[in-house]
Amino acid sequence: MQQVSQDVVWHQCAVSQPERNELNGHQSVLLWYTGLSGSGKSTIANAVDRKLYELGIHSYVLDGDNVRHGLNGDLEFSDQDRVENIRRISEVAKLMVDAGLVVSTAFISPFMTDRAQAKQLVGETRFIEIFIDTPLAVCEARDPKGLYRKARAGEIKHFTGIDSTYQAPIDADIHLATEQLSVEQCTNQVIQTLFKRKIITSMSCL
Ligand SMILES: Nc1ncnc2c1ncn2[C@@H]1O[C@H](COP(=O)(O)OS(=O)(=O)O)[C@@H](OP(=O)(O)O)[C@H]1O
Ligand SMILES: Nc1ncnc2c1ncn2[C@@H]1O[C@H](COP(=O)(O)OP(=O)(O)O)[C@@H](O)[C@H]1O
Repeated sequence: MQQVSQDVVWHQCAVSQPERNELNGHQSVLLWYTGLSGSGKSTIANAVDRKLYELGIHSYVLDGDNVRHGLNGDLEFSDQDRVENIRRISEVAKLMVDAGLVVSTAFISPFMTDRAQAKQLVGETRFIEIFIDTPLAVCEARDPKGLYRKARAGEIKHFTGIDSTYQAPIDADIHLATEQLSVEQCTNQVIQTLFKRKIITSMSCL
């Protein structure tokens, strides 16, 4: 995205991110969930968020369907609109990480370059990519919102995995194969990674 106005000057915030982290008693980080529709992004992100809440961690989940009702309500599902969707979400997530939160984003985010840009924006050490690896056939069998059925019937165009691309991560920080793992096992893996990386200092929620 090209910045249009040249007459804006960056204003340094009075309270720094490390100061906010110290006040909260935990680090702030972006948990970037990616996967097909119906793969389990929202389910796992919310289960992790509930555990973080139990631990007294300041956190928030940005979810695809919800953000598309408001901030990104003007965007559709062309490749171009998906790129803009992820760009805006990345910027919002960066602000929330700056504010000291453990932020989870649950978006299909189908393109590798957009996910790489989110990582660059937030900073490598504050970005954890979580691949919700669920085969298309399993997502389609789950079809929690009936969208695959509509897409197969031609009622929805540009549906991810059917007539729109999904580029799977090749080196995600956390790889969750939901065919083999329960929601609880997936959730525990995320919490354990946060503990190992010293984002959180307790796993008493497990
Ligand atoms: N054409 C098409 N393709 C994919 N998904 C569709 C489409 N139309 C509507 N939906 C619903 O929108 C949710 C995906 O929105 P995202 O913002 O996560 O998509 S993207 O990251 O911009 O690709 C997605 O939510 P999840 O099922 O939670 O992934 C769907 O409910
Ligand atoms: N191991 C698992 N992890 C996550 N979801 C699972 C798992 N097993 C079954 N499911 C089910 O799959 C569906 C995933 O839906 P959802 O979380 O909305 O996916 P997404 O946000 O990726 O579209 C839910 O109905 C959930 O109960």
